[in-house]
Amino acid sequence: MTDSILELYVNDGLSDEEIDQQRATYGPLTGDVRELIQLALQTRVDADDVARAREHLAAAREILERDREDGPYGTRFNDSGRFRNWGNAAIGLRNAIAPIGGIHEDDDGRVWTDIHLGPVYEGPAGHVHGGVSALLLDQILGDAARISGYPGMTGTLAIRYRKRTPLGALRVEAKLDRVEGRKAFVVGHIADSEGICVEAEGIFIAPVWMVQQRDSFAEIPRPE
Ligand SMILES: CCCCCCCCCC(=O)SCCNC(=O)CCNC(=O)[C@H](O)C(C)(C)COP(=O)(O)OP(=O)(O)OC[C@H]1O[C@@H](n2cnc3c(N)ncnc32)[C@H](O)[C@@H]1OP(=O)(O)O
Repeated sequence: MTDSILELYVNDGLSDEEIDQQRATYGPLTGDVRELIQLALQTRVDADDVARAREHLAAAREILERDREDGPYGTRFNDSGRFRNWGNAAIGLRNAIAPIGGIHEDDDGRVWTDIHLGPVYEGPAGHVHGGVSALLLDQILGDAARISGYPGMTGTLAIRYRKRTPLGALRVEAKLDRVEGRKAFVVGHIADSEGICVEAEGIFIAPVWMVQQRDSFAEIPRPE
């Protein structure tokens, strides 16, 4: 059976230069919007200034809406095998709510990122929302599975919140534990400067369509 998710895997025929150009054009826009999200939370200017700022935002929206797409970004690739999931809610280059800027992969298969979570990711006062922690762990554990050669969809993500996670600087890391058939078991955690705040174990399952896709590539595609 063909899975409908495959319809959102599209070769859009861009050259590498065009992809680089898009990255240079839209990446900074995402950064600006990310700063605006935080400003909407933190600004203390008065109603007149808010009204004036909103007029500028309306003008910006009018420009950006002149040529736009509808629907999700999906996963796009080109003939040289560059994959983009720029809409991804955890790491997408064009997604202003995505908290992760980039990930590191060590030779031993460990995947990690150092991030700084600002006030827009708040749950309990001054601390990270538990759902945001789950978002981070889902992404990094999934990346650890993929980088180890076993990409899959999250089947189960078990999370233990060991202590409150403060907003600010955090390390998120994960590593493949074992593989059983189509299931990759991955462990990971989020830590602050004083130690582990959240632990997770994920089971990432390669659906049959993904195994078939995987077998058609010399290497597991690394999204950018
Ligand atoms: C190429 C790049 C791909 C990038 C992917 C990015 C993912 C990013 C991370 C995500 O956010 S994924 C989104 C959240 N996850 C989902 O939406 C997954 C929805 N669920 C599914 O699509 C299917 O249920 C799933 C692929 C997980 C499993 O369907 P299958 O039809 O392949 O499973 P099947 O019933 O054949 O069972 C295969 C094995 O997995 C086990 N299993 C099935 N569902 C499970 C589950 N949910 N948790 C744990 N184990 C599970 C099942 O018992 C069995 O074990 P055994 O082989 O030992 O018998």
